[in-house]
Amino acid sequence: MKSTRELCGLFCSEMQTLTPRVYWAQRHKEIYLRVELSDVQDLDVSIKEHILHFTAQGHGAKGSNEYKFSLEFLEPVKDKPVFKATQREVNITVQKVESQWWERLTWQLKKPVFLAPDFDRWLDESDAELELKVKEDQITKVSMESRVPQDHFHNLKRGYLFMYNLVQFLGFSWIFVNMTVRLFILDSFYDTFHSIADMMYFCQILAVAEIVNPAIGLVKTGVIPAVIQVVGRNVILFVIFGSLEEMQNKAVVFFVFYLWSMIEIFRYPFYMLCCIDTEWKTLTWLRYTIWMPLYPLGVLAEAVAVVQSLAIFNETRLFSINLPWPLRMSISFALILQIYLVFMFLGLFINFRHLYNQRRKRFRTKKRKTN
Ligand SMILES: CCCCCCCCCCCCC/C=C/C(=O)SCCNC(=O)CCNC(=O)[C@H](O)C(C)(C)COP(=O)(O)OP(=O)(O)OC[C@H]1O[C@@H](n2cnc3c(N)ncnc32)[C@H](O)[C@@H]1OP(=O)(O)O
Repeated sequence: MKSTRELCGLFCSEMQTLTPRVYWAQRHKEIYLRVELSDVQDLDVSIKEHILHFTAQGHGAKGSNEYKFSLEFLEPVKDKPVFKATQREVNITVQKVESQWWERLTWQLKKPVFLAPDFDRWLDESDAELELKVKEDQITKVSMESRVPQDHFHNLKRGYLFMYNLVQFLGFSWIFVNMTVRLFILDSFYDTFHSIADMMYFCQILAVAEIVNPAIGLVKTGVIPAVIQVVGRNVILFVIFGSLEEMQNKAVVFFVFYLWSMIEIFRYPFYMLCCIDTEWKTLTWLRYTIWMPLYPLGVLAEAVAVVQSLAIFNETRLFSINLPWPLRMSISFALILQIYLVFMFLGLFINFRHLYNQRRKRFRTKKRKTN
């Protein structure tokens, strides 16, 4: 009968120390080692003076045994290897001290017999450089993104703009449909003002937000074009039509209101889609094209309204300014309106150029994006 110590002696002498198969690959900054050993136990990987020492119990080419190897690296490495045993192998990553490409792995010229290239991870120098560049670019991108301050009110702003555009769209759609029905079915053309004015007042007062929005940075567009647009329309609506009853039954009211609403039933839904990062190409095209005939026609209709109102202002002296002594003069509002007429065409020119640039910018970026 053999004692336990004798049995252990017998068993242990059968467990000779062997070398596992090791595969390697490199990048500029690190070395990857893959040790072909399964069911690993008692794993120990360490680096001392740039020599890697590996010991483990495991199942390799020679069955279950203790496996060992050492590798003296060609160049200095950091002495903290990262290793992980899976069921089939042990993966080790070693950091190089200097980021550079090594011509071989080991200090000794002759390659150890147990060492072979890991073709699954193998890259030549130029490919590794490319990989490194991609990684660095990704890191730069992530760090730049994290540096951009987060806008905590983003959704609130979007929600507000969406609602604003929706209300305007509904308002101008109501005006457009109402006027179309009245024109074609009821044959009513001259009472536009009485049936539409309240809704138009509402929409145009609300449109003051279009000056505020860019002014406080809610939308990225110029304040001046918005001021020209809103002030220009409101002068016509409140001063010319609103204050002169004689103007309210004129045909020009129909043309002005119809042209305004025609443009807005495309512009506001376009903005609504922008708020939810959606694009409908036909709508974008309409928003950036339909103003070409409609803007000059609109301003022309407004100019006709101003010209028609001149005689009424002269006659009624409404809004005339009486200058105090010693001038003792009265400036007719009609004179101010004549000066305003010049500004109207200047405004038309500024906004036409602005819209033309917006159109070019929009379609140029789109083209580039699709290329
Ligand atoms: C000191 C005062 C002096 C006053 C002098 C008065 C003289 C005035 C005389 C002129 C009279 C003109 C009166 C008007 C007449 C008419 O309306 S005639 C009818 C035809 N009218 C039109 O065609 C004009 C329509 N109006 C507009 O297009 C605009 O109001 C505009 C300001 C002239 C131009 O719009 P703008 O916002 O600058 O361009 P966009 O490309 O559309 O937008 C830029 C970006 O901003 C985003 N955005 C803008 N608004 C909103 C919004 N409400 N909601 C969400 N997003 C918005 C838009 O999406 C764009 O963003 P990007 O897509 O990322 O580029």
